[in-house]
Amino acid sequence: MARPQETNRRSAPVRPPEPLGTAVRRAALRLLDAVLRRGEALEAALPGATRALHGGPDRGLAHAIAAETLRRMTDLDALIDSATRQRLPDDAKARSALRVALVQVLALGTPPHAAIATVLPLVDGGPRKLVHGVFGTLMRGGATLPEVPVLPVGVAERWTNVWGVEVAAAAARAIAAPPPVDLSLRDPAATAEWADRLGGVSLMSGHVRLPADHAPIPELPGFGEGAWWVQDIAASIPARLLAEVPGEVVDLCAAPGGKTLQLAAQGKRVTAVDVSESRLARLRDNLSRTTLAAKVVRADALNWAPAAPADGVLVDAPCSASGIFRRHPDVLYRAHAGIVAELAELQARILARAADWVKPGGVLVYATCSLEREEGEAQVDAFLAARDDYRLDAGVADRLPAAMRPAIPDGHVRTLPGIMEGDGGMDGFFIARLIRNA
Ligand SMILES: C[S@@+](CC[C@H](N)C(=O)[O-])C[C@H]1O[C@@H](n2cnc3c(N)ncnc32)[C@H](O)[C@@H]1O
Repeated sequence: MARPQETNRRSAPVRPPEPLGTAVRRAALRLLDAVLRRGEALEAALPGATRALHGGPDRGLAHAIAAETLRRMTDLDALIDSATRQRLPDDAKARSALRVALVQVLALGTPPHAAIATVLPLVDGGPRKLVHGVFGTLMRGGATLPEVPVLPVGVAERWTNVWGVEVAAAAARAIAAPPPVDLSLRDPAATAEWADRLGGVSLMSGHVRLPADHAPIPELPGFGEGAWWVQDIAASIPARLLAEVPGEVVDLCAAPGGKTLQLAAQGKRVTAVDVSESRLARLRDNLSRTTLAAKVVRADALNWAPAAPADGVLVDAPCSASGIFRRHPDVLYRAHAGIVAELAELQARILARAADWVKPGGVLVYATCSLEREEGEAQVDAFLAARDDYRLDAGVADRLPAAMRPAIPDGHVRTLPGIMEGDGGMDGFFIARLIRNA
């Protein structure tokens, strides 16, 4: 029988082991591929793309590299193009590998030798020499990224046309770094106390903005006892607009439940409806951690209806999510016109059904975390044109702090990049409070 060493000698040459950390970069490339080629959400692609990694820190690093690449992609590509004689196709493996190597050095503080050593094995059997050469040229030339990232061309054009140059410029400033973390409190009366305990600041009753150097969320005081939950300040506005509505409220498209928790904390009898079982599982976890109660229903809004009309209905409709680009930079590459049109049609159908579930004199709040008019202003204009039993509540400004006035142009709330920028800004939302005639 041949000895093991002899068998090895005759088989294919043994590859040297990959440098430590290569698997993380491979996962980052897979994440980028999922977003840019398949149009998947970064978070949704995470479990599959990082399956081969062991442990949360590696997964976190792969996610951070991919997210930072998406924040900085226009600038990274400009650098790559400045160092190649022939422009690399957008989907070339060499371009993806260079993006990942460069972003680590220029934005995440990885030493150049580590960044390139862990990326080169990913182009083995391919343009290894080219990647090494372009990277070396850029490093020797002292490449840097601009302080304010450049938005992807299509996004910059769209937002400039719709909202103006100032807003597009504020959006570019907003993607330079991940945004602050906001909390909503179960007990708004204790706002000052929680701001103090968490070392944060409060911009509204019931809100605390954490300091940049906060500890991991589960380790913060109040997490275990469910005294608060993570929710951007703009995302907390829709439920605030139902504060004075008594009794029964339907929270439609409810999961993972930030708004359900607010409504339950206000003392309402809440029915939380969502079509996604996995997202509802997170909603149930959130209810149990905060010891708040709601009736949870898994159903499609297009064929479910409550047994009786409610005092209030909140529709937090599925949307392109382009307003949350600061936290989810993948939407910059996914929220294109076709998706927006498709979702606008779904929103109109959901809104039309939900409108019939509101008691006369009751309130319907419609919200989307989108910066596209088709999913906001145009949606509500079309709704009001079709429904003479509804009117827009022109008194919305009186229900929110004075600092929010610039975000209430025509009776509805429109949070845009640039609003409260000095305090850390907020996500982009459209919110309308609609009253059904008595
Ligand atoms: C913007 S998210 C909701 C966020 C949630 N309101 C919160 O505050 O945590 C939109 C939700 O709509 C749900 N959804 C999409 N289509 C739906 C449908 N036809 N019926 C019910 N829910 C739907 C999605 O599963 C998703 O959870």
